[in-house]
Amino acid sequence: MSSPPPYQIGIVYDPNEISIPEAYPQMLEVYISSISSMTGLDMSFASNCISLTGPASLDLRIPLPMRVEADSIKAAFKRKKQMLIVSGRVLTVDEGQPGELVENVMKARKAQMGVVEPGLSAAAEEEAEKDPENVPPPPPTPSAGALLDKYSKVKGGGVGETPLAPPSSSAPSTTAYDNQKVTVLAYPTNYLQLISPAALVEVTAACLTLAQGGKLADFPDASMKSVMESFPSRAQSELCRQLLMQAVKYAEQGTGGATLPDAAKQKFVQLAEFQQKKIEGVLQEQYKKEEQKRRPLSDLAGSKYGEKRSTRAHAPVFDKDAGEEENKWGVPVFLQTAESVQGHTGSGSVSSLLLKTSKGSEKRRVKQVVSQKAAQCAKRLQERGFAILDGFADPAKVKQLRDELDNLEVHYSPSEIWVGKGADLGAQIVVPDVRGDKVLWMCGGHSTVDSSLFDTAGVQPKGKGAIEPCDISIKAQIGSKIDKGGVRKIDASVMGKFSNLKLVLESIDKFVFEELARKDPRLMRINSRSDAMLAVYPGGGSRFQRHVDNTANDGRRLTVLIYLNDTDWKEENGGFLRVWGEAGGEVEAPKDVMPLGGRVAMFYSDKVPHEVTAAHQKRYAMTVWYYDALERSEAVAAAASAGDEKGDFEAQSDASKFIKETLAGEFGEGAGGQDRTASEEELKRIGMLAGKLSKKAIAIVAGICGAPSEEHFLEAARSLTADSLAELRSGLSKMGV
Ligand SMILES: O=C(O)CCC(=O)C(=O)O
Ligand SMILES: [Fe+2]
Repeated sequence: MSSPPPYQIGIVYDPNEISIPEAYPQMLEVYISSISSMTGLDMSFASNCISLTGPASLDLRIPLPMRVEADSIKAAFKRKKQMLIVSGRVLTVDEGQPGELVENVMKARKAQMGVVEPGLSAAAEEEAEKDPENVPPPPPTPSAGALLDKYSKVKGGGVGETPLAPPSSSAPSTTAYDNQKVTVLAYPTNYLQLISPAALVEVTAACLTLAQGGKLADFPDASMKSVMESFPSRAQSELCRQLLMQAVKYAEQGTGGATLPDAAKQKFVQLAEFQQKKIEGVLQEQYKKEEQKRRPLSDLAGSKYGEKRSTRAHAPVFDKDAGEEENKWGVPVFLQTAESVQGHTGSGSVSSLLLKTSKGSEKRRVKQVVSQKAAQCAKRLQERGFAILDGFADPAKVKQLRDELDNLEVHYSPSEIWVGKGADLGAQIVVPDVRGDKVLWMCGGHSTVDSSLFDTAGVQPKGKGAIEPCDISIKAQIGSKIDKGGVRKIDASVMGKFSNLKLVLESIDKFVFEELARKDPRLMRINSRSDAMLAVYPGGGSRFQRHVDNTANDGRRLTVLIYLNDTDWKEENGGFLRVWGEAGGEVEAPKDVMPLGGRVAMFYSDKVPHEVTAAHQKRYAMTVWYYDALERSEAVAAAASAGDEKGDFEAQSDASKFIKETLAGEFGEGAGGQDRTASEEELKRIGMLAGKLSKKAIAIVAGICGAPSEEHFLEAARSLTADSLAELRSGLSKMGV
């Protein structure tokens, strides 16, 4: 018996067609090295190609889990996706009809092309950092074919009975390749990001085994099972299941008519189901643990905000008040100009460049400038957790945007925060002392798959790229009309009023999705974002206490804000973004960032504490949150499976309503002030309302108020005096302090 043939797993992309994400190779290196350590294969790494070689029990003659037409490979490259290509040899899918990519490969083989490494030289990069607009063009880069050829050449070779002749330095045999059957096993990048390396290896192995004629007995059942058990997420499990199903399908088609035995199919389905159950079990365990971690009822004076919160409300969790004990969190200093990235470029703001349509060399130049800015932001994000990009949008555009928002301002409502015992039980109330802005959520420009389960967000507008208020009642008020089908549609003339908002959002999305996310491994899985939150701090000392946006693993990974004020914001106006970054693993002294018009602030939503200091001038901002695909899909799945069987959601809104109604005089708009004495009538009403609450709602309110038990709370509510109500109100107003 001869020794097992070698095989390769390679990642190839075409730097001519796609923009190479700088951090991508690092991630792939980690990814591939884990495959390497699992399989004992040798790993080799180049900036554009990573490959594994080694003896294996797998025969790669017919690797077929996902058969990709040559044209679709090309199209995928065009769509700027990278492909993971696992291939023992290069191949045509449609025999006799090779697509262009395949032709390229053939040509490259024939020509025995040398490969030039893409990218800038170290010296050029240094130069670019100084003067991003004067970057020399990168050296010519090889085609996908050449790269594919390269890795095939370096490691390529004898597979199975019909080994691919290693390219010889003498005249290559053309006939050896011309009629070659070529098969590509390709996973689009987003699969790659979601599936664990272990799973990918196993799934690939399984597919290959099956592809060889359904010899499932050869398939390492136990190892597959153990890998599947290690899946951390439902999303991964689902992907794995899909891949398995595809494998079954293609194995059937790919084995020259030999069908896979039913028993084999069943086995696959069983494995997938087993995995699904396993995941559900893990999720339930997690849920139980969370439940146990919930705080016990605390006493009134020490009443605190919940550790966690539901993203239903987009309301964050609070730390202590920074203002209470001056400098407790470090002495704030202003952010220096050199610490922010300059978004003004000789040819316009970053936003305007991102929206520009250009061709040829001009397009490349623009791309390079924007890419450079994103690289600088990514660097700062990785070093400190936050980055400031000045002059992202032109002041004139910002002014136009603010004007177009003017007629929406009456529809803003005071932002609510989440108070309660945990992520799931609590209530949303307005506590201006903690958070004093007014907000309006705008839908549009992004997908909403599953988000109705999770967000306050309404239905996305139907028009391509349209932007509308999420709240349908607001939509109704600003000039929408009912169409023939009874659907309420926003009036085109009103839509037009948000054109600046739309453009700014579009450019922020482009910057994040197409540039930033490819340059920072922490952002690698970003695939969607929240609705846009417009916020106005009315002045008069309004602020937002120190907090971290995402402490409940709700999926938010990056917070991006754009300030919509004038550019001459004064120090005495206050309203700074105070942000606690990291330096060398240590928390830095807080930096104060002025909310200058057109300035973009970005930070990791799940890590970076920040606050808005008291604003003495009207202060405008827009915020969007970008989601990590995995964390988000898990959170959505958890929210969906938790459902509302227990009536939690209803109880929460009843509790919120009760607190708002009984304490509205204190916290709502036109607050009456703490000293206001409640009338007998008011006290009676509160007792009566409390008596009407469901058991669950009482538990929530009691928890928020810090009553030792639900009975205590009810008793207190019924025998409320003006003094005890004042005390209760005062306690609640200090929440978070
Ligand atoms: O407006 C800002 O600068 C920050 C606002 C903020 O922290 C938030 O909305 O979560
Ligand atoms: Fe925040």
